[in-house]
Amino acid sequence: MTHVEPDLATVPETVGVPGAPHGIRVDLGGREDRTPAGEPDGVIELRNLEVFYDKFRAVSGVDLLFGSQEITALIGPSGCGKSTVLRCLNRMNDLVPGAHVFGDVTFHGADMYAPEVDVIEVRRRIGMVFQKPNPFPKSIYDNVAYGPRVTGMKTGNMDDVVEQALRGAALWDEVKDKLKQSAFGLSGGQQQRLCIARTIATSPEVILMDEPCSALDPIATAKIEDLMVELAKTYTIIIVTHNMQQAARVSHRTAFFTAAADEHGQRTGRLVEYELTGKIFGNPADKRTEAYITGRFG
Ligand SMILES: Nc1ncnc2c1ncn2[C@@H]1O[C@H](COP(=O)(O)OP(=O)(O)OP(=O)(O)O)[C@@H](O)[C@H]1O
Repeated sequence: MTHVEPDLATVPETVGVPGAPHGIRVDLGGREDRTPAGEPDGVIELRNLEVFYDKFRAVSGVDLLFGSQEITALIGPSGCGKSTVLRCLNRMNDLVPGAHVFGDVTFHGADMYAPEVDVIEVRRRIGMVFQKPNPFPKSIYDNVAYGPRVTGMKTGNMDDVVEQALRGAALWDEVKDKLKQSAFGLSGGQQQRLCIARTIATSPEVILMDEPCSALDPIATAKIEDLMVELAKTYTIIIVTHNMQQAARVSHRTAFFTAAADEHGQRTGRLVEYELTGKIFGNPADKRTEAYITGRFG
């Protein structure tokens, strides 16, 4: 998997991380909306989350409260369970063979895994954007209209819905004259913004993003990062990223995970530290977090 690092020359107001061996520099603030007051409100809440793939315990003991209209970054070394946790937040793990989720996952205080819950409705309210842009083999217009059509949303004028979603994803000006053309004619970065437009067309409240920039070049990455900051004025965003500069630049809070082997050699992911992003990158409480963000481990 290729991870594209954005051009650090474009990063405003950076400071060096103490002890960083290679002079890692991260943005520790500069946007006024970076530091939310108080605790997260727990729009989605995890209590003692544990996930198995058949008999393999991938993640254990995760307690997390996510904040509305905040960007929360999930970071940690490969295999620590970030994507597994993310997929629990809109029941995407239901689609993964062998995956079993235990513990409490609530959305606005309601059990997301209760038998009466409509999973399609969960995924409409908690949308997801994936690592690789995955537009449907349809026109740009039909990609965006797809969700409202299949979920039977009462939308009024579909043209308006499509335009609003494309504007919301900062793509309208680039595609307004070719809405009937295939989505595959767009660049990778445009395709990813189209996928974001497709997600917001169904009026979600939360957008989950699983390494949304890892297949993009630095310019397309910067556009998506700007878009995330803009979207967080309306939506709650939870992002998995390998790119620590990205986590530091865009997120309000950061959860750091790691995976330690037990006596049987089984590596189970655990949450190490969850804090305001400035604290995680500036003054982490746990040695493992510090080692990871300074590049000494992971
Ligand atoms: N579908 C699956 N079946 C079996 N094991 C899985 C499956 N998906 C993930 N795992 C395992 O669960 C653990 C956590 O994987 P996950 O992909 O959630 O980690 P991650 O932190 O997102 O990793 P990466 O950063 O490499 O994407 C890993 O040991 C992985 O091999």
